[in-house]
Formats: sequence, structure tokens, C-alpha cells
Amino acid sequence: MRRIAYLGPRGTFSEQAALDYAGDQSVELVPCESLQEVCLGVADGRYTQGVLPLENLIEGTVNPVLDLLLELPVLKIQAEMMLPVAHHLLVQPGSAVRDIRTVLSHPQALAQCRRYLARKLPAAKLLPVESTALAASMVAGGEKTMAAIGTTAAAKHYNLTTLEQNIQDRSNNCTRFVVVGREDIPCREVPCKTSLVVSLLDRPGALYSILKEFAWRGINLTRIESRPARTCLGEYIFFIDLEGHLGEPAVKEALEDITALSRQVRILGCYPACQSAGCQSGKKEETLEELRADIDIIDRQVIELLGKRAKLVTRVGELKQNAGQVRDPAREAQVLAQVRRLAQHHGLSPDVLETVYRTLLDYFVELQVNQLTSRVP
Ligand SMILES: O=C(O)C(=O)Cc1ccccc1
Repeated sequence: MRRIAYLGPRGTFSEQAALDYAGDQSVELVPCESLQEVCLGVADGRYTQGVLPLENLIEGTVNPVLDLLLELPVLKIQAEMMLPVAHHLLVQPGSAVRDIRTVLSHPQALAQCRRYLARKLPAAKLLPVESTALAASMVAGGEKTMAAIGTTAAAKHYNLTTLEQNIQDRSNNCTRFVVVGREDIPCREVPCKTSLVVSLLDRPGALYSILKEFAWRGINLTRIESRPARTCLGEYIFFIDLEGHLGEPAVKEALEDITALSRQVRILGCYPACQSAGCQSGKKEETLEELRADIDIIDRQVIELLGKRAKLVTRVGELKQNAGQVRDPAREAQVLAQVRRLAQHHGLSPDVLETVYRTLLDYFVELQVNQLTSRVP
């Protein structure tokens, strides 16, 4: 039977995510003491898969998870899920807010309830522990002065009273979980996401040169996050999530190009994108300004590409002997035929695009003629 590991003990948010993921499949869910234990167990084959909290709407990335994904290259992201996260203040039966001296929970949970804690329990000591459910079990076996921040399931498992519900700083709080395994999963038909880690070359514009490969191909990035490379201070690696799968020509080409432009690129996984129900705000109407900003980006890219084309034309010019060799009617006809074909394919007028290209070709010819006439013999 498939064994799916999660951060335990029973009653964590990770358990909820693992239950959601398992659905009605018959799998064994295995609680682990730490996120490291989940990852090591998947890496060495004790568990088929592991469920990991990766990022939260209030607190952002769960850095230890990113670091584990970096340290264990055998781990592949196979799925993602969005889990609404509601935190409750759990105490021993009979305990009241005025009794509480210490609040225990997972560091993310403490951080997600920062405002509530400052307002209602400003003098309480905050004690981070491995998970919200571990905090609940410690409260159950501890003093009346202790409280845990955790789930309704944890209250039930450890016979605690819920003193206050929904104490997270935002009511729409949610956490994105990922499922890791050891294999890449086939991912094609459905909308997919691809996650990668990029280690940049140390030179000006290195990050820009990577990002523009996605931008001009219209590939949407859903996340970019940096972590120290741990080699020397000031060196970073970037975690990038993008919409699309590895079989899509645009994604494939972009990855080939950024591989050539970086120190190292590692694919963390390609997996079905979660249709985030109720967790994200959904797609909103685009405004005139947003559409115009997109058009401006495309114009910049068109001109950047024309600049690259001009450089190649100059290199061709270097191979020609004299200005008389510049015009090549057969080559021009070939270029124009391709332009017409592509214009048709992209729903544009072949005639208009041919006119534009004839103007461009005249300009490129002029560049080569100037280049050859100014050449020192
Ligand atoms: O401690 C838990 O319950 C976890 O699963 C980690 C966590 C903590 C806070 C929000 C989401 C996940």
C-alpha cells in the first residue's frame, strides 16, 4: 500500500492536507515528527510520498521546506493543494484567557496570529514547537497556564477546549501544500505548473536575462523566491514557479535558454495546477492601464529582437566581400514568404506584415552597405 508521510502528530494542518490529497484512495497516512523526517523518509523510500506546507498567504514561504527540497534532489513535486487555514486557541478544560502564560504552536501558526496575540495575550510567552498538534498534545499533558494554537481536529484528539476560534490575522488565510515523491509524473492535458531552482551566474543583469526568457514567451510566473546559496554571502538561488508544462514548446525553449544563461537549473517538478477554490481572489477584469502595460512590454520585446536581428545581419555583412553582394533577391523572397506564412498562422494580414518587413529589409540592407563601405580595406 502507498504510504504518505506528513508532519504529525494527528491533528495538524498537514494531516488535513494529506487527507484531502488521499481522498478515497486506500493509502496509509504516516505522521512524522518533523518536516525533515517526512523528506528523508520519502528520499530513502520508506514513504511513497510526503505532504509539505510550502507557503502561506500571511507568512509567505516555509523556508525549511525550500531548504529540504534543495538538499534532497531526489524529491520531485508531484501535486499541489490549497488548504484554508483557521487557527483556534486551545486550552485545558476549565482554563480561561486570564490564566494563559505560554502559547505554544508551529512558528508559522504563531506568526499567522501575531495581531491577536499582541492584542489579547501581550504578556504571554510564545513557544515555537515542531507542529500545531504537538503543541496541543503538550498543552493536554501540561499546565493550565498553557495554550496551543491549532486545528479543531487537534482539540478533539487531545480533549482540549476551544477558547477562541479563527484567531488568524486574516480570515481568508490559506496554505499551499505540495506532495513530493521520487518520480516525475506525466503531466500534460490539464493546466500545469512547473517549479524550478535556478542558480545564477554572477554578472550584471543575470536575473533579468532569465526572467525575460519567460516574459517574451508569455509564460506567467506564479512565484519567485530567493534563498541564500550558502556558498558565499550575497549569492542567491531562485525558486521559480511558472504556469505551463515541460512538454509545451514555449516552456521547453525557455528552459533550454535559461540553462544556457545560468550556472545551474533544476526542475523540481511539473504537476497539475490547483484550481484554488475560495483561497485566492480569482481572475479579475483587466483594466485599460494593465492591457496597455502588456502592450508596452511586447513593443520592448519586439524592438529588442530587432536589435538582435540587426546584430546577426552585421555578422552576415562581415562574410560579404563588397556592397555589390548585399542584396540577395532569392534570400529576400524566402524571408518574405516565411513572414506571410507566419502572419497567416498568427491571424495577421500577410500583406501588412510583408510591407512592414520590406521596410525592415531595406533598413538592414542599408546597415550592411554602410558597414561594407566603411570597412578599412
Ligand atoms: O503544524 C501544523 O499543523 C502543520 O501542518 C504546519 C502548518 C502550520 C501552520 C499553517 C500551516 C501548516
